[in-house]
Amino acid sequence: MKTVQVLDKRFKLSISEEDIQKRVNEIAQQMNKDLEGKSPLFVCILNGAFMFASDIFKQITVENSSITFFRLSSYVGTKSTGKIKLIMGFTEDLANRTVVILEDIVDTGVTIQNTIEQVKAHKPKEIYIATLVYKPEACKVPVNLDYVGFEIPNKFIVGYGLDYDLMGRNLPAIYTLAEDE
Ligand SMILES: O=P(O)(O)OC[C@H]1O[C@H](OP(=O)(O)OP(=O)(O)O)[C@H](O)[C@@H]1O
Ligand code: HPA
Repeated sequence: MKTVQVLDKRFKLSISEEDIQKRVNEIAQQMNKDLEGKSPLFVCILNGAFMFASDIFKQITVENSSITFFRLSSYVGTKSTGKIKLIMGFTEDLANRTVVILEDIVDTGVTIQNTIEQVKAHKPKEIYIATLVYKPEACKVPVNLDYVGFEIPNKFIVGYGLDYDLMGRNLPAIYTLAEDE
């Protein structure tokens, strides 16, 4: 599918399912090397990162790997409200653990910054950050990303877990808002 309609907006294909899967595999293999012997705790940032986290975690072969979920929300439609709402916090003990944050997208960077602060408050041993998509032109905060799937321009996207007004998360590829929308 070269274009898709999600609610009132048209989106054009920008990253194919095949390219996403290839890149996700590369990141998982790199993580398997970097995290060996660290018994890592993966933290999936809900909702958007569920697909990325699932595809990554299936390929993790590091002994004693576990996963937990953290839920934040800040977007309404195609815009960040700039205010982060904590919907579901941690139940696991992160103290002295190697934590790997799994995000679908770092856009303004506000969500990842907030997540890092909250993880740090639990005194982990170290933090790795992985994002499938990064918008360098949009990012307003300094953030050290250890794994980046794709750097993309500052345009709104849907698919592979990312939504437009809750829709489009089920698309297996990533689509960009059409220029004329
Ligand atoms: O870098 P930022 O500008 O903060 O944007 C990134 C965040 O925005 C989206 O979450 P959203 O708040 O839309 O919640 P969702 O994951 O439930 O869709 C996305 O899943 C990231 O977590
Ligand atoms: O471009 C985006 N699309 C969907 N959700 C998002 N959350 C931050 N940026 C985006």
